[in-house]
Amino acid sequence: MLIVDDNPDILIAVKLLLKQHYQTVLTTNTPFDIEQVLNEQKIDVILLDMNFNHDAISGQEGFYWLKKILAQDPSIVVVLMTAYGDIQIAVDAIKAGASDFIAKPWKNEQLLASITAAFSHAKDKQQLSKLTRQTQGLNQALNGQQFEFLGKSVAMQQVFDTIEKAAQTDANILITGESGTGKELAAHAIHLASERSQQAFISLDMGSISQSLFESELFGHKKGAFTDAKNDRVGRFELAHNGSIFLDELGNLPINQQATLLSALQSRQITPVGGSKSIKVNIRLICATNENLTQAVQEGRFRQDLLYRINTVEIRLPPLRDRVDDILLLAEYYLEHFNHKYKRTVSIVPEDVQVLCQYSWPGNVRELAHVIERSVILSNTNIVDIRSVINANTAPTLIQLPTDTDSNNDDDTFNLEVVEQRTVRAALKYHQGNVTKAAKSLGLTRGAMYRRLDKYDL
Ligand SMILES: Nc1ncnc2c1ncn2[C@@H]1O[C@H](COP(=O)(O)OP(=O)(O)OP(=O)(O)O)[C@@H](O)[C@H]1O
Repeated sequence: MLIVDDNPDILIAVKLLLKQHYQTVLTTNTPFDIEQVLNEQKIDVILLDMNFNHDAISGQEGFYWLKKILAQDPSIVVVLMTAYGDIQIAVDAIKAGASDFIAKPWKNEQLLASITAAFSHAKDKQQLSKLTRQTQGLNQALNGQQFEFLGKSVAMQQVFDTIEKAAQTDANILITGESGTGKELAAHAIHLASERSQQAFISLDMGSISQSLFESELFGHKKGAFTDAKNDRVGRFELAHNGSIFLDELGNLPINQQATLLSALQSRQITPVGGSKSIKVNIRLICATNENLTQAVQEGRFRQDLLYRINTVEIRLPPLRDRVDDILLLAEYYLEHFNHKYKRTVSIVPEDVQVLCQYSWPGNVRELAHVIERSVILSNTNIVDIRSVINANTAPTLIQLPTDTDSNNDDDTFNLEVVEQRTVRAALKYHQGNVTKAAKSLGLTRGAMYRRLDKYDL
């Protein structure tokens, strides 16, 4: 700690007292030394006199130096001390950020109690600033996007323009578009362009949460709230506090859960399952769906009031076939990415550019990225064989349903991978190629489902 007082007798007396309790007690008779001491040493607490100039009794110097210290290092705790104090000065000192105020002449026990409290306060401040730095670091790591959100078509330029404008506000945003058009990338882009970019971006696939865990997933739970609740759990809404929450596949949310969600969105308050106190949350809401929600409202599958709440701004991502101008840009971007990943140097020949532009890309950019990845992996030369990859391709097979014989388990293999592949195929077939529904019926997230489709080349 550091003691700053222009009276050498006071410096000696306080140092003698505090030396018995604290390892390092520095002293100086002028506040002009403070900056240098702080640059050279780690100081937790400063005991600071308020008047230094001859005849000064207002305490203004103390306030001036207090402000300078906190500006230099906000984690330092300052205790002010003066012989000319009254209650008003004490109140003003605390308001200005001092941790306590001591009147001279001091009582030793009182001074010791105040310094002990100051050290404990300093420890809390340091812990808090460490946690804040850790959280910011974690957010940066989580917010880091693997892919850029690209597009040069007029349609995508309009999308970028809307994102830029909407990101500056706290408006609720609904992103619509077919699967693979980049809704999640768009949600990320909104978050990163907003003032919340240093805070958390928390995403949640609404289609894949089981009914029983819905509230716990969103709002958290208290230990013992239900059989499996072994510990308190923080829900996604609370994790997203001060940041953005991205609710993907909102169209898949069952109607009874829509009411629960609406109520949380209206009040911006949540109560963990098994808890009694509600928690205020400050979140930017971004939702996405590949369903036509207006039609879902007409068919009674989606609440109109929820739709009105979430779609203050709507961003529609056009399918890739409607923005042919983007295809080559994206193909080259992913070619570079996968060349780097697989240590290849393959390129696209001009005839293949035409093939890329004429294909209808039912799986949109996700399919394009997969086609490029496979082409890079499979090509024997330095030229990607887009044509044969498209012919034997991914996306058509995604919607090409397996034949009956595919899912018949004629042999008696119990190899897990074979069984998993058959089951995934059977689920796809049952749900007529709808990946989201198939994933849900298998208890998988869509991400996990896509990984399996990729793994088994389905
Ligand atoms: N404009 C784009 N620029 C670069 N990559 C893109 C773009 N749009 C989509 N992608 C890529 O396509 C893949 C699918 O994107 P994303 O998951 O954002 O789509 P989605 O619309 O959310 O799909 P789904 O509805 O199936 O969840 C990702 O790998 C993403 O990086």
